[in-house]
Amino acid sequence: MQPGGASQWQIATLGTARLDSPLKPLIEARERSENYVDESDLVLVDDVLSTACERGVPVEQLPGLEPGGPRRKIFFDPSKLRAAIVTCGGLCPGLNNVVRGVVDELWWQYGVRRIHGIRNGYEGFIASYGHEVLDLTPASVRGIDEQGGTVLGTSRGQQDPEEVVDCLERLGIGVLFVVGGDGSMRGALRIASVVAERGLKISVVGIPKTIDNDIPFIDHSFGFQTAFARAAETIRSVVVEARSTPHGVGLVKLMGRHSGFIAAYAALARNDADFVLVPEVPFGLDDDADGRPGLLSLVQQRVAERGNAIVVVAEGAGQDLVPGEGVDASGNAVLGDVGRYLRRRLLDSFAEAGRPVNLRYVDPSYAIRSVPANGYDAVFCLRLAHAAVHAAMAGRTAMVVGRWHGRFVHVPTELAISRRNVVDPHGDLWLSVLEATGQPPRIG
Ligand SMILES: Nc1ncnc2c1ncn2[C@@H]1O[C@H](COP(=O)(O)OP(=O)(O)O)[C@@H](O)[C@H]1O
Ligand SMILES: O=P(O)(O)OC[C@H]1O[C@](O)(COP(=O)(O)O)[C@@H](O)[C@@H]1O
Repeated sequence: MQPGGASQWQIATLGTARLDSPLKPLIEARERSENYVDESDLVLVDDVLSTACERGVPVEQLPGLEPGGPRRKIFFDPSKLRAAIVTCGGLCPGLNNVVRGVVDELWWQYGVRRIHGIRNGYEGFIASYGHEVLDLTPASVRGIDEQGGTVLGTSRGQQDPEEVVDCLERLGIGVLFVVGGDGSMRGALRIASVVAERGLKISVVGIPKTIDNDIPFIDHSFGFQTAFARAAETIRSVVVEARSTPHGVGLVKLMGRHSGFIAAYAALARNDADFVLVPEVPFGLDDDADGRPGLLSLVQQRVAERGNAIVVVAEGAGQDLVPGEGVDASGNAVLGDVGRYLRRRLLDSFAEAGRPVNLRYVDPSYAIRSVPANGYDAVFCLRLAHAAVHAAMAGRTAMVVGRWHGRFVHVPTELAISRRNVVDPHGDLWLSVLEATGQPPRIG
């Protein structure tokens, strides 16, 4: 299906691409491949599609996502282009893979020789912070993908987009790659708006980073698989602890501010958890008025029946039970510590019931997000980097690269930040969690 009509989500371009792409042989090879899709084919946004179909909206008027990949015509002259890359927000496995992938692709495939690394997130654009701008080459980024974190540094905190664009103008940047989460993408969109207001030809392309997997139009975000595999290792240690002691209870708190994907996948990966608590599914600690058991009695029951119990909680779960702790530098809510709270309440409940318990509590958050990307994520990061470079060279802007139903796509930044990817409490992932744990659909 090829919707041809104008959509509210069309990808912005800087103008007509006029130069022949240096990737001509690669493009011809792609065109000969079996699953080639023409760059003008649009990938339908299927959840929009189903809603629209229900309402009888003609397919031609539906929004679509442009496929990623190299274009026959490019907008920027590689011999004159200056590109920059910045990493913002929290760490995520694979950031260095993306940086290296972007630099290598610009240098080797397009022949761009002036590539800059902006230090410490958006701060690096602001003169008063005094961060130097790095020159990046394939030699300088070789091997960085073997390290976790980001060699460019990262930060949180609001910066003035006008000042960022002043800096881009001063440095003569034509293409800016922003690697970051939803906050960073909001920042990137504001930068792109200022660029447009000033009538500049600067492409702003986002490579979405979210360890929580909460950005839509990406089947799984980069680093997510590494993160939940590492989280599963922690669950494994806690299971060993809990099973090696009488009346053992293992409690693991994992990242996931709004979306419980890491908790759900890590729990399924080990298949040892008895209870998984995520932000999307409210739970109660105490039995409710109808006698439906709450978490505290369910854990006691499980220990009585099986000798031990394992609880995996996402940090954003049960936030109605713990007071928040204000906001961070970027304005994100700092959540109350649900892990420590549950630990205390579980210990008290066993004591009140006169039952013995040995509780082990682990919060491995920073140990998880600082590891290097695994093989799968390394491949994914590289391919996202390639897609981002192709999009930018073709003059696309105010967009992020994604992978939607098995295809690399260009997603307008506005669409990417318009909603959050969450675990659907009625979807099959959550049903698998209920099946694997045996926990009741409603707790308390
Ligand atoms: N609404 C916003 N508008 C403009 N910039 C923002 C906005 N939210 C966050 N940012 C910028 O993006 C950067 C990273 O955002 P943050 O929320 O900390 O992480 P993430 O990108 O991982 O969500 C911050 O330095 C901040 O300057
Ligand atoms: O401790 P920090 O640096 O504030 O970051 C913690 C937060 O980052 C997150 O991992 C979100 O990061 P993402 O943008 O990568 O999804 C949350 O789960 C967590 O609350």
